Amino acid sequence: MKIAVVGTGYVGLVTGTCFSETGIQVTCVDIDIKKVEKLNNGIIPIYEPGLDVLFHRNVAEGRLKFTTNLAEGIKDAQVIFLALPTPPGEDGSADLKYILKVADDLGQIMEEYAVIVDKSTVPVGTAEKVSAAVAKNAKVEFDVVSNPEFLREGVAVEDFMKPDRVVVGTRSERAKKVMEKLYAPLVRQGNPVIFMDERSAEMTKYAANSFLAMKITFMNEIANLCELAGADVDNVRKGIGTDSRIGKRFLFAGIGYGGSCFPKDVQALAKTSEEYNYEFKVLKSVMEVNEAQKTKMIPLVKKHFDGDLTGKTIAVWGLSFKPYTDDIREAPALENISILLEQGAKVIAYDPEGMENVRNYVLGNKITYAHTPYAALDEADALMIFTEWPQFRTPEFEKMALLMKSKVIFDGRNVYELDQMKELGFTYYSIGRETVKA
Ligand SMILES: NC(=O)C1=CN([C@@H]2O[C@H](COP(=O)(O)OP(=O)(O)OC[C@H]3O[C@@H](n4cnc5c(N)ncnc54)[C@H](O)[C@@H]3O)[C@@H](O)[C@H]2O)C=CC1
Ligand SMILES: O=C(O)[C@H]1O[C@H](OP(=O)(O)OP(=O)(O)OC[C@H]2O[C@@H](n3ccc(=O)[nH]c3=O)[C@H](O)[C@@H]2O)[C@H](O)[C@@H](O)[C@@H]1O
Repeated sequence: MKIAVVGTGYVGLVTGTCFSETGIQVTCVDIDIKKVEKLNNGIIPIYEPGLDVLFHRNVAEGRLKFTTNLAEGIKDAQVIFLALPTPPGEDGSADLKYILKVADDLGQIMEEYAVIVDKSTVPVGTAEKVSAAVAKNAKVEFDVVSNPEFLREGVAVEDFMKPDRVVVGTRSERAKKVMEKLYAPLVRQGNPVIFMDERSAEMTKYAANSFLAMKITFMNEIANLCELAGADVDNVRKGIGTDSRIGKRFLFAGIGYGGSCFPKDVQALAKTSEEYNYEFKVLKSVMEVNEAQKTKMIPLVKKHFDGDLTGKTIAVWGLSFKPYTDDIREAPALENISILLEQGAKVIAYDPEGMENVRNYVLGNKITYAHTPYAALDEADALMIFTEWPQFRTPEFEKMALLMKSKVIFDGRNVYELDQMKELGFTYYSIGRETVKA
């Protein structure tokens, strides 16, 4: 079997690499010449644990190829994945221009039947739009299938190779058979391929992301209430997470969700609701609460320093939107750092993978980048933690205390135990828990 993956960003690269690992011949297509050049030279443009081994093996064995030429890429492909960006348009709805442009091109160049798969996150009705765009010039038969992707960055390879489920939206028996064959090696663990119509599959993706964003947001609100009522959100999490109807995962309170998907997808689903004249009240609250949550530590920082951050040195641990990724899209750290800078503070940051992206694309030399977590603490008036990278979990606290000007931590991810902080004599602010004063 041969497949093509159009769009070699995060999802495209993982999709292409993982399918090549199952023995399929894969060609990935991207318009970004520099990216394709890098990939052809064995350089992976993203940080994703475990991807490099699969990538190099399949490239070396000739199953994984990269090109900028769409016609060359889709030649003989039975399945053409569209893993293209769907960023928010000006009104918050998903912008389909990349998808529809490629659909248009495919209509003109396809030479034989293929299944075109929407892998990107796209609103209800997109499969029909893609179908119409391809059909305008198509000389051959084709099917358009919705196959949303549920992988998480940082554990993308595992999520892709061992999916909880695969959702495929199609009403074509021919396309169904092709998709069944393609996914057979990945669902051997007994997890299902769930077939449904295209619109339901498209809605499933937004419902999943919005539900998870809502679950996190609910816990963030519980955390805010815990702070006022003198309860501890970590205890509450354990207390409710053990109920199997609720589940243990995605209950961690913090400084809000970020990343390339939750923020844009919640917004896009709200927009879809608007288009159908339906007021999706929960979604509106989720967006509003998350926006406020992201910067909720700033007033605490200001209050701690008597309202004046001028000349204060703030160390920052964690820039990426979550651990195990260099992705900084919608990372809560960035908004917080901008405010700290506006208020006259000096910021020294450390992140194991995200610093290059922040330096190159967002903050340049407005902040200082440290080579180690400890180097960021030198003469710091306080430390702020935005990402729970494992190396921040058990640092040498004595060394931290010696380096810092004052032993103050603002922890947006509840990385440390309160008792530990009390014992060590740190002033410790966290989310939904008691503040520890030294
Ligand atoms: N990043 C993630 O973890 C997940 C993303 N998704 C969805 O998957 C889609 C893609 O997301 P990412 O991979 O993060 O995007 P990305 O922005 O990392 O990559 C998109 C790629 O498409 C390329 N491209 C744009 N126009 C093209 C064209 N005409 N021909 C060929 N290539 C073209 C770009 O150069 C870029 O390399 C989005 O809809 C996203 O919501 C879904 C699940 C997980
Ligand atoms: O559509 C997508 O792109 C993907 O979006 C999310 O994956 P991802 O954004 O990679 O990361 P998550 O692990 O879901 O975390 C998202 C954000 O929520 C935050 N989060 C997560 C879990 C939690 O308990 N608390 C919490 O604040 C994280 O810090 C992060 O900022 C979904 O989990 C994937 O299933 C989906 O495929």
